[in-house]
Amino acid sequence: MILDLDIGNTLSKWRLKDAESSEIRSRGAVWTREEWRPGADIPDLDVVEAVRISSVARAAVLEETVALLRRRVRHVHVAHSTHEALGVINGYEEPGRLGVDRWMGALAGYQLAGGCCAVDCGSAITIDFVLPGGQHLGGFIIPGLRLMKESLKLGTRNVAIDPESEADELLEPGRRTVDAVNHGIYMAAVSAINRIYSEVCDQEGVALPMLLTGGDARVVSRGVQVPHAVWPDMVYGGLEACFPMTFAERAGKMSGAPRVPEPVALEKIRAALAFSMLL
Ligand SMILES: Nc1ncnc2c1ncn2[C@@H]1O[C@H](COP(=O)(O)OP(=O)(O)OP(=O)(O)O)[C@@H](O)[C@H]1O
Ligand SMILES: CC(C)(CO)[C@@H](O)C(=O)NCCC(=O)O
Ligand SMILES: [K+]
Repeated sequence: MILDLDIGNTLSKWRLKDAESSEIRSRGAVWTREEWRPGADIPDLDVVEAVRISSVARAAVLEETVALLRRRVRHVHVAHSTHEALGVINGYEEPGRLGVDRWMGALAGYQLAGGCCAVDCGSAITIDFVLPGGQHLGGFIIPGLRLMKESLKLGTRNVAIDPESEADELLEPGRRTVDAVNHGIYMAAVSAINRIYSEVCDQEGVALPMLLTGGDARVVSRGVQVPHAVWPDMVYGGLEACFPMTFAERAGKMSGAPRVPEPVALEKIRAALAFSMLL
């Protein structure tokens, strides 16, 4: 079995993948912590022959995790943001400073779709761009839905946006604090994503397919007008592409990869942008 780890600031996601069949056997998430308990937090390591890790947690968390795993598992691969990988050139002035989850997302997106806009809706919402030739432009970071809500301190932090709510409902003015807050932050997130996408496509003269991932991808997806696909395993896709192990991975297949969404024509994006400026 292969254990894939996506260690975020708040949540650490894991999944167990069969090295022979490439099937995902199980998955889970726990709060990011320094002390992992195999068997409780992550699967028992006896069945694991290799681990692949993307971590944006504090260095100490990664060090502890790697130390623990190396004692029990033969192959431990840790992903890093580099100047170049898999045909993508990192757009950061200091490539190592780009969050490795963003880098994994950008690599997976490029491998799947060529040029793309990769959006990760987690603790933070990150929006990264890769041009068809492989140049990563850099991106945008805004607080995620939960962070935005917590920062308001209006006593609404525990009332999450119902992931089943319709986007239309969320775009109406709220008539109680909890709705005003939920609808407000939802609008902030989706309008930023729509606008940023249009601005960058306009600047670069190319309509890019958009891919969405992260804990809030599903609910954000409903409000995003740009054609896009949700890919919950996008960060894992980057790990698969960087450290291919199974037969399918060596053939360039990434688990759960969606069909590439067809972007709307650039002229339409530009017309919508021009129209929104008039309002
Ligand atoms: N069980 C859960 N616990 C906490 N957040 C959850 C849970 N399920 C969904 N979410 C949502 O997922 C978001 C966190 O997303 P994700 O799992 O991608 O995060 P993360 O590990 O915090 O990300 P990051 O890598 O940005 O730190 C939160 O904003 C929250 O609304
Ligand atoms: C932005 C987050 C927190 C998103 O998980 C992560 O990618 C990170 O810590 N990045 C480092 C800063 C940067 O990407 O510029
Ligand atoms: K993340």
